[in-house]
Amino acid sequence: MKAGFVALVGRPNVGKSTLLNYLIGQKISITSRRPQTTRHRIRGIKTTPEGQIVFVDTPGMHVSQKRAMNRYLNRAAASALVDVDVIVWLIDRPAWLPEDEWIFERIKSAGVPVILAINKVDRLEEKSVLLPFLEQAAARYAFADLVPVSALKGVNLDVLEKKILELLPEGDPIYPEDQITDKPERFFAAEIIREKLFRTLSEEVPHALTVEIEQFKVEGGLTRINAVIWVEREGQKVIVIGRNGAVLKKVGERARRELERMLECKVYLELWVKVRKGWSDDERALHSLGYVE
Ligand SMILES: Nc1nc2c(ncn2[C@@H]2O[C@H](COP(=O)(O)OP(=O)(O)OP(=O)(O)O)[C@@H](O)[C@H]2O)c(=O)[nH]1
Repeated sequence: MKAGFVALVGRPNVGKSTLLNYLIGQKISITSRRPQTTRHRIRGIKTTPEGQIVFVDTPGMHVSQKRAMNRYLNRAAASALVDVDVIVWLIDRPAWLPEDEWIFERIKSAGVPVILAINKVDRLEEKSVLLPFLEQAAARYAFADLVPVSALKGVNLDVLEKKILELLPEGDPIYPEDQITDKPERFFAAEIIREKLFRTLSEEVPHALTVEIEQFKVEGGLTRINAVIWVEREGQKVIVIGRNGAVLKKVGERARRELERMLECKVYLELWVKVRKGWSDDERALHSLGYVE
């Protein structure tokens, strides 16, 4: 059997989490239309008769290092490149953007085979642009492979998976065969709430919030979850709560429904919104809120 680790890396919003969820066949990484939705390194484990692939989803890499959160996201993405067997570098159009150059330098120095996957081909009106781009990219670097895919529609993902397996070393499974992720349910509870906030709120507010689980308690057929939504300013708290609590209620209902599906039991979810000034630009606050590599 084959077994090994595969890092999914790329700019924010190129579709890394969507790809991971499709390959695993279950949602383990939250997604949204906004860049920088993924904040943690998440392992997704796929075991088939041919082998076990441990995918590592990473936050999007970006040049800006100004804020502590940005530095943390880049560190988390870069550390995923250490000790992997294969890198899948995802881009979302047949073009090599200036930001890709910066990522490419980091990928190259990892010294492992790199598959360049061009995602979102379902959006391409002119498919003829693909071939010249693939030729150009192949001329720039000895990629192990170049694969056009659509993570959303599942196009060519079987091909991508097959190529990955070919590149993995021989070995016994790293995780038990029925395990699909390395994160506990408590982690997913926070992530699901954060996803609903990302999808419900507009403008910059989603980036200024984080979710902390204060209680996760299983009581017979019921799971009791108390969570705090931390924001940076009073004004953001007002937005998250909404008029007469309407926004928070909507987020709570959506999150609870998904949590009940995931946990296969009734969920009692209590959400509080609190202000912690400037938490996302404060290394110590980030650490205490779970942003630890
Ligand atoms: N049309 C199309 N949209 C896609 C495809 N893959 C992902 N998307 C969309 O692109 C957006 C970003 O997807 P994510 O999976 O959250 O991207 P990510 O790379 O994990 O983003 P970060 O969290 O910023 O690192 C979402 O709205 C997805 O639905 C695709 O193959 N085709």
